Amino acid sequence: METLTEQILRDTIRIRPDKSHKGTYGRVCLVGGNAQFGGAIMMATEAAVYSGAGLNTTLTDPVNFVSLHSRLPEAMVADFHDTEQLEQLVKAATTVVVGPGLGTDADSLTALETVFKTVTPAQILIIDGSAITLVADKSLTLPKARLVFTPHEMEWQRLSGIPISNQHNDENEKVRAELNGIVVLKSHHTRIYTAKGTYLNPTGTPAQATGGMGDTLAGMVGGFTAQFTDLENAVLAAVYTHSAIADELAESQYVVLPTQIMHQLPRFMHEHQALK
Ligand SMILES: NC(=O)C1=CN([C@@H]2O[C@H](COP(=O)(O)OP(=O)(O)OC[C@H]3O[C@@H](n4cnc5c(N)ncnc54)[C@H](OP(=O)(O)O)[C@@H]3O)[C@@H](O)[C@H]2O)[C@@H](O)CC1
Ligand SMILES: Nc1ncnc2c1ncn2[C@@H]1O[C@H](COP(=O)(O)OP(=O)(O)O)[C@@H](O)[C@H]1O
Ligand SMILES: [Mg+2]
Repeated sequence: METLTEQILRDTIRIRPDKSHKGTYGRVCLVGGNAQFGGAIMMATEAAVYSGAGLNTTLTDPVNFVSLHSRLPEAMVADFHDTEQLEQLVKAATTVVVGPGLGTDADSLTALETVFKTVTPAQILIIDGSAITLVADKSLTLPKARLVFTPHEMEWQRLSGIPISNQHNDENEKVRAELNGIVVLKSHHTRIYTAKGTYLNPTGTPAQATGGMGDTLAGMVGGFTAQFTDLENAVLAAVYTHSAIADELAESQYVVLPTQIMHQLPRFMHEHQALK
């Protein structure tokens, strides 16, 4: 297992070319946020926007439209119950993030099944939170796409069948290969399983242990993978960045809020962009 270093940032975060426009930096489509968990998709969306993704559209329950827009006018919004619109927006995306605050009721399942039916092999699909739980509970067939799973240990137990106490590298890698994607297994020492290797994230702090922290990471993974061409590196750099910013803030804070992390992203990414 390789321990990540700051080098992953320089290998991934490119200097923006002058000759570019918003389309150069990818389209992220985020699906989640039921009436109870609107905050989750708002945090994921805000994290994608602050990561620098060029265009961001959020499909959520309409009760979240006003709160999302009043925080974040940069994002577009649509109703995740509107299957036709969901299909259109998924088709247009570089990266789709599904699951933060999605919930597990019949409407949530319909939205997830629509996403799975619509994504194509060239697209990146980040599967987080409730979407992981639904895949496990309903034994859903995974779509052919460039898949990234971001489970915490209990979600990984549900998806992989491996009890938390047995989540060792060999067992985890075996299931990752069957899933045919990347697995970000989140914990106080997050490990990332890819076809190229297994990585340990050395950054992170217990100051991060608060609701919405993973929703924020899912949005960042969405934003990074939409912009930066190497999928594995984009995922690794997002994980490293998320907790490295938390470490900075934890030097003077007892708890670090997800929204504080995302607001540091433009500054942190500027400081760590490639110099080559
Ligand atoms: N503001 C919002 O809108 C928010 C909305 N959210 C949304 O809620 C939805 C449900 O997601 P969820 O993660 O809250 O619930 P669930 O999947 O049942 O997992 C919790 C269970 O797993 C266990 N557990 C064991 N190990 C663990 C570990 N390392 N990390 C974490 N948990 C671990 C844990 O054990 P315990 O705490 O009891 O010790 C407990 O039994 C999802 O869509 C999410 O996006 C949240 O993000 C919050 C903010
Ligand atoms: N003690 C800790 N040390 C380091 N990172 C932590 C710690 N506790 C939680 N985290 C990080 O916070 C995030 C929690 O994700 P998740 O449980 O999905 O949160 P939520 O669903 O509430 O947004 C993960 O990125 C995890 O690595
Ligand atoms: Mg989560």
